[in-house]
Amino acid sequence: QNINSVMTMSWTIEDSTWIQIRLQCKIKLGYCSIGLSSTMTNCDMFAAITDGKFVTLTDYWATSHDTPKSDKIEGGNEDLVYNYGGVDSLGYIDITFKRKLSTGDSFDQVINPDIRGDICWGYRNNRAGWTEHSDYGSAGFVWATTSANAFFKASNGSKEDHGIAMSVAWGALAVVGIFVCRYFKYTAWWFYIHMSFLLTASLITIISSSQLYKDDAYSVENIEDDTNVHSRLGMLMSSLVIGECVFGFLTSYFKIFTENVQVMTLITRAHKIVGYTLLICGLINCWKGWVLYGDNTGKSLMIFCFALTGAIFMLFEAYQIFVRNGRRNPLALKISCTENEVPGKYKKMSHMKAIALVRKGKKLMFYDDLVIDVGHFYLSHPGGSFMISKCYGEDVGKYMVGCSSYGGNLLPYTHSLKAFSYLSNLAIGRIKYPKNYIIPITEKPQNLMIFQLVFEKPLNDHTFLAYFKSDDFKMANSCSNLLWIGKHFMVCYKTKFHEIIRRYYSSIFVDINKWAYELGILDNFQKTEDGLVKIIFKVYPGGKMTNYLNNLNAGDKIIFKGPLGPGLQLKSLEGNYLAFAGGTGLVPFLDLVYIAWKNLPDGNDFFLTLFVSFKTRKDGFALNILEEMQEVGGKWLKVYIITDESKDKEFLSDIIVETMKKEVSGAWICGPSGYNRYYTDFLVKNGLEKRKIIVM
Ligand SMILES: Cc1cc2nc3c(=O)[nH]c(=O)nc-3n(C[C@H](O)[C@H](O)[C@H](O)COP(=O)(O)OP(=O)(O)OC[C@H]3O[C@@H](n4cnc5c(N)ncnc54)[C@H](O)[C@@H]3O)c2cc1C
Repeated sequence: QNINSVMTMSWTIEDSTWIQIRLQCKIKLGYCSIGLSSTMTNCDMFAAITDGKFVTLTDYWATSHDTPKSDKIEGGNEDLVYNYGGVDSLGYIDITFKRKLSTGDSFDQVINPDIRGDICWGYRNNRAGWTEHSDYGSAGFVWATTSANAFFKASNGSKEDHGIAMSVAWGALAVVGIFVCRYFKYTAWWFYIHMSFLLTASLITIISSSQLYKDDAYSVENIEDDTNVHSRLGMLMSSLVIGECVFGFLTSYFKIFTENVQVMTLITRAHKIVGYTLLICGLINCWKGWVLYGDNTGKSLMIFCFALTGAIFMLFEAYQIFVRNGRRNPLALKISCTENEVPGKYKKMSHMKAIALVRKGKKLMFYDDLVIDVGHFYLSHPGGSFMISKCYGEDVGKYMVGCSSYGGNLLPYTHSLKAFSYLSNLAIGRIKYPKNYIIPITEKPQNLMIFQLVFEKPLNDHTFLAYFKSDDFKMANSCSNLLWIGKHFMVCYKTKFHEIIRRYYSSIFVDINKWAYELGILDNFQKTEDGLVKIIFKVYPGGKMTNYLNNLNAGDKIIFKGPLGPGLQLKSLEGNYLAFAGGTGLVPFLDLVYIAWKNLPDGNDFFLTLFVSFKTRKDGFALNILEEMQEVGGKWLKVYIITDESKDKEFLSDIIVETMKKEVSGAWICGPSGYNRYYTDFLVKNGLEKRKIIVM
């Protein structure tokens, strides 16, 4: 077998024990050697060293790319048996020797005839002794017993190419791809970088590895342990990357085209676990590969890569935790109800302007007083793009803090601090608190208003009207601007385990006791001082905020932020409106009915159909007021009170459809998430344009 232009090797398998080898090298001063593995790492070698007169034959064991020591020095035996030859007539090496196929020496590899394996070689011309080779190489090789079984395929640098390709794939592309997905989900570009980089890394892995497997189709007994581990890990990775690409596409498919949150969550988790497994395996295997190949530059680059990857991930993780999630982030401060106002870095906007943009097709949402642009965030939201696309124009604070969820089926989900940190990147504008709604007495910020409970009045077994006052703020005594109707406050407190509980409560101007008195339902009412903030809340078993509120004593303090939210967005008392109130969702409509009663000029074309749902009549509140209002304001108001006991319940759908026969100017829906989604879908299905619906 010609190995290269200098070296030729021929052999005869004499019997089941011995092999005779003839080594011819066009070398007059120097050496030529053959190794029984693909690289010098843990490689059995034989070398013929010539000084021009004599040829010395030695059995070596190489552990690395350093000068190998003889088997004898390593503690083994010299197993090469000189037959004949040495320096030929031209002065070149031509030596024949034999050895056992299996010598039993731990510093010799077994020669398995007719099974595919590797050899490597090296030689040095024109310098005496056992010094560094001037040329070297490796090949897939068979110690064939017949010419039909002969096989020789020089690697021609394919292993080095493989090493470079895999290092680029796993040391650079995969690291960047995973990194952008972990820390830049709020950007428009992360998805494209993630997908293209990781797809490229996967393709490189599959193509480069299969190329090598094709070259190296030899059996396990012919492979060194380290090479075997490297190769099996590579095989595992080649199959995992295919699965990972499938998971990646399925994740995107389920996120974009379905609403199946359970499957989406499962596949996303699988995609994440397999992704990180692949990255770790990839980096380890690149390192192993360079060690096997014995390339110091490759090894150094891998160490640099490990260190850089580790440092960058740690740095960004620390930045995310301590700066973006943590105490130094003004937005997080605001969210966690600690200190300071958000700096004026966002453009000033109004709900009206933002909603007009939504109606023109802009993908905007509100989070408390921020306007956020989610135009590209649909690909990033782990719960699926439908959760974003169905909520344009809504205030999503309720979903973020975990007091509401999409539709009726899903449990509320408290978003992580990391998710909150994205809001500052997605924000494009900030909405000012409406002027004179809350009147400041001191200079304190409205995102951290400390109020104390004055008293609480039960409206039924579980629903209470609570009055709060503050030394720093007063609430306007009456609703002097229609745009104020339906706004809410964020109320928050810190548990003793430092968990921050944030919930939203509709603010209410009208005092329902005074109203009942005005309608003649009550004989008297308890007058309250001016400037109090009122909320109506229902206590839920296990409810974190409502039980906390219910256990407050007069004088106990709690934080309010607001007023927030687009509210009803009613500019004038004109038009035909539908309102759907589920449970305490009735609160914003109480103000509307009261204001219309007090302020509606005669002859104004305003009509409100109010559907109020409670489980039973006992669970309701202000129902007698609404029934009385129906009598008083029959020209502009129709109230349907729907409970499990009411007869209207069965015909409700028909009643709504009937009401929709007259052109509807707008519909408001305010209730639990399942209720909100049900009525939104119902109205859209029955022909009302989505843009006319406001989900509170
Ligand atoms: C814009 C807005 C305005 C709101 N206005 C009011 C208001 O004026 N008055 C008011 O009482 N609430 C209002 N809410 C709801 C309020 O924010 C809380 O979600 C509610 O008070 C429960 O809080 P919690 O911490 O006590 O219960 P959580 O600790 O959040 O929940 C505990 C358990 O209570 C039950 N639960 C919670 N909420 C509901 C629900 N709506 N229906 C059925 N079961 C439930 C569930 O079993 C839940 O597992 C409003 C919400 C929003 C988004």
